[in-house]
Amino acid sequence: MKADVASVANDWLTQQQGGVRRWLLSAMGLGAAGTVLLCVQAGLLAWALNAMLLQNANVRDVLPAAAGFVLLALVRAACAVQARRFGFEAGRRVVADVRKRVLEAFRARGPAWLARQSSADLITRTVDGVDALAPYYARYLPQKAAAVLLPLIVLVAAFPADWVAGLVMLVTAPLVPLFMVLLGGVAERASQRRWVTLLRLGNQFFDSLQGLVTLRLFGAGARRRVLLAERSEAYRRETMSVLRVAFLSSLVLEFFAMVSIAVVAVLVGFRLMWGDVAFTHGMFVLLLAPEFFLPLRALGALRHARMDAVSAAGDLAALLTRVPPGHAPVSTPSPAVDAPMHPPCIELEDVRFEYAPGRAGLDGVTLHLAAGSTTVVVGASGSGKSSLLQLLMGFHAPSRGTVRVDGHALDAFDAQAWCARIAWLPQRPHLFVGTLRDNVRLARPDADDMALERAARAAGLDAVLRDLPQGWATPLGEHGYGLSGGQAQRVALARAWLRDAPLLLLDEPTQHLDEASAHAVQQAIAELRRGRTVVQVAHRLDAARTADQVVVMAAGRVIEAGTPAQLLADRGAFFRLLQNEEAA
Ligand SMILES: Nc1ncnc2c1ncn2[C@@H]1O[C@H](COP(=O)(O)OP(=O)(O)OP(=O)(O)O)[C@@H](O)[C@H]1O
Repeated sequence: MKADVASVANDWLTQQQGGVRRWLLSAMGLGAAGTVLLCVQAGLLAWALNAMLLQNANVRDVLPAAAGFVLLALVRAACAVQARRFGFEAGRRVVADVRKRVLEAFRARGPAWLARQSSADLITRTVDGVDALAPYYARYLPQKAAAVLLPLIVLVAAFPADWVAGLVMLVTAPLVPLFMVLLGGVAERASQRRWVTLLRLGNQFFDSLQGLVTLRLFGAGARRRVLLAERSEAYRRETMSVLRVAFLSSLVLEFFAMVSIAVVAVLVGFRLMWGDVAFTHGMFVLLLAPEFFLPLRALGALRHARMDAVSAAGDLAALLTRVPPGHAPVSTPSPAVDAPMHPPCIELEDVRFEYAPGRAGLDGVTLHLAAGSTTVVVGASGSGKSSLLQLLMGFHAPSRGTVRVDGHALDAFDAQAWCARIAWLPQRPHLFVGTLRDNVRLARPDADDMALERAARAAGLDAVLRDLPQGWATPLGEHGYGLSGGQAQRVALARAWLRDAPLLLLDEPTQHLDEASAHAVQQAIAELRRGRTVVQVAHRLDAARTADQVVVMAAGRVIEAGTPAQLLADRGAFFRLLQNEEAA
């Protein structure tokens, strides 16, 4: 199973090379060119040393060789810098592309899927995980090619000069990759464990930050501290075990490289003494021997880049290739139908969808929402009211039944175009960090100041604005910090006005407001409802009295539907709910 995950991750990493092959090949080509130049440099140096030490040549005789040596060193440095640049460009491109696709995958899976994910997990996977790919493409892959190519070039140069030294290098070279493979499995497992521990630590930390007030008020801070300390300690242990394996493998690599170089040096020394090899050739091979092992040692030092990338790639591959069943949002690549600009007529027929196997959000729901009508949905907590709104937004695909808009199946519309036709007012509107103006303009970024003022007046936000010294420029914090619940709801109402969408979905927008604010917001909503198809989830049943249709839900099903007058006359579930409310 684990091997499967690793091979999926490796395959996925290989697939990502496709778009950056040109950059990787350029980096590898320059690396190879650098090695050829290095061989020439070694030849020049060996010749110059031979001339000066054994043939009493003067400095002027070796000056051209010295100049050539310096020139080649400069060209090699330029090759190395450029190869690095190409490598980094490859890494940058892969990261940018994968990040874009990850965001696209989030969008395609829809808000309902996102809401079930842990924020810390998402951040770690999409920020740290995607970042972990850069060193793999920028440095590891070019170095991997160099570790194969460059020793071959050195061997080709060394063999004609001294075949014995060439043979020693040839025989000892496989020992390095052999030990890398042997230690590789251990290193990869350690790296996987470290990645999982990091995800857990991130989760706990983020969760603790978000629930800081709750933890403090329940006196649970100390316990949480201990838990975080344990997770940090586990992460430290896993990191140390990764480092241990990394150091051990570096040690083994260095040891073999050193022994091989020493063997070459000793052999060259003896053979020079015995006169079996010319000084220039012996010196040439001696200078090349460390360079023979250098790419392999450098590859060993970059192993962690590969391990981090493989660990992150498993998650990314799953995210980018698999869409969880039953959570595909409304989306077709080439939408057959334009989303309507006029108030739509919506029909649900025997609709069922499940959040998870056996956990139905809606079950067997059949409803007719006439164009331009207002439907108020009531029912106990957990009866499926919000699920109905989410289905209409296209965040869930029915596993049974159909949703039709003006006679067309909902999934025939493009998801974005459909959302653009919806104005949504939730229980607690989400306000972003930014100014009040930015937050209202979210509904229509091209809206001018006149349109903003009109929307503010209609939503009752103008009164709020008068009390704020900075007016539209008032900065808001996270979750709308700086405004009360009622004020935030007016911001959301102003957004809905500005949006001017034909379908209005309201999820108990007065739920968390005091009587006075709720009344004011309800009045503004009554205005907003005109000329639109409206579905409003309501706890306060007075909203239902003015509706064209009231729908009563229980356990994901519609148990009653009709005009308020009909339902009151029937003395059924709606009647009982009203009685209960009046009694309370
Ligand atoms: N994200 C989710 N994952 C799993 N089950 C869910 C999820 N959201 C809702 N449910 C389940 O679906 C059913 C309907 O929930 P829904 O939120 O639609 O009810 P509701 O009537 O809007 O409740 P409330 O009035 O409390 O907001 C409930 O049994 C609930 O537990």
